[in-house]
Amino acid sequence: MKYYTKKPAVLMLQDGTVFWGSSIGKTGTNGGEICFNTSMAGYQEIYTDPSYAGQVVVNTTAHIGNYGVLDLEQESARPTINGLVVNTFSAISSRKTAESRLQEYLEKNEIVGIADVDTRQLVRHIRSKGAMNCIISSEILDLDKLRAELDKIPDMQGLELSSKVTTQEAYELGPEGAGYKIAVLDLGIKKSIMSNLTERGCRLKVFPAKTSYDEIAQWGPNGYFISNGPGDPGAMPYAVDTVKKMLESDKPLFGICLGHQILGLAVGAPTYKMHHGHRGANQPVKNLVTGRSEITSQNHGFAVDTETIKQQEKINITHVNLNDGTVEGFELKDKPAFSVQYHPESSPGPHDSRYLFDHFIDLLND
Ligand SMILES: NC(=O)CC[C@H](N)C(=O)O
Repeated sequence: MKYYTKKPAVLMLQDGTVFWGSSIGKTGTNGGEICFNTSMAGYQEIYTDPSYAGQVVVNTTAHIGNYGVLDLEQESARPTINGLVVNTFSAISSRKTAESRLQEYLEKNEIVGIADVDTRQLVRHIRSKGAMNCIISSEILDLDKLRAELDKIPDMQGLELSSKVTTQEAYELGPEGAGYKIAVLDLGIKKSIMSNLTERGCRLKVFPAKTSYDEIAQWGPNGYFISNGPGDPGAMPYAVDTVKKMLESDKPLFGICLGHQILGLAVGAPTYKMHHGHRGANQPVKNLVTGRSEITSQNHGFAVDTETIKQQEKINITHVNLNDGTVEGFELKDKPAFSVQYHPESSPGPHDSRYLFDHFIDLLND
């Protein structure tokens, strides 16, 4: 059995902090914005969520790789993270049904990673200092040279990344001749969102991020879906423009995460970069309409500005985060449009938030 060889690797943060560890995945150098995810399980879903493009993921769960990988558990065709930081990395997989070990998977998909890092210390550092860039290397161990590479990494603020992960060509999926035709603006969509829509009788046409509104509308959809995705929503005027036109059609519209932020911008509420994001599977959210709370899965580093959105006369804030009071969802009063900042397609509660897909179907039926 081929175990991963414990070659040295280094992680350097923008503020100069350095962690030494062992190389995992591909031997090489790569960087991006460092962020941490506190989920106890679901590492493959995290690595393949296109919203993490441009970011280096730290898993706070101390043992990663132990259940291997399965194609079925991918949220997109391949991992899209810029790098991986873990504490204890399992060289073997202990799940009978796993198709391969995590090491082989990371190597095949050219993901550079580092293990044997004190992730608790690292996370406390990011939590107090805030989001910043980092670089991982298992080939440049000279810190001055590594610093020079780190300085070349662009800042997440102002970065447009959806056009790098969106589909190249439009495609259709879901039951043919289905009751509802939903046009999906793919800003970096997760597969599980699409299955939640197709399971509810939607035929989807998934369009590349920069498709014009006219081309999308020509398909004759009954409603619109704006997906999750990577990067800074403030750097995506093209998507904001498309969503504004979609709203004018008065057809039902649902946005998730980046889609929620784009809808916010379309109705005049700016987004801002958070000190450090919400990423994990136990974020408590309160539904202000029903008074019920949900355990939600989240992955975002930007948010819609609370004060500005509160001032919008045509907006109802429907959901808030119970940890920090940030806006987690809103609806338009005069149009069948709504969005959430979190991920109702994920299963942390396990299905606390699935009703949002049913709500979208209800709007289509109205
Ligand atoms: N999951 C997402 O859609 C993330 C949205 C955006 N890129 C953010 O970090 O806030």
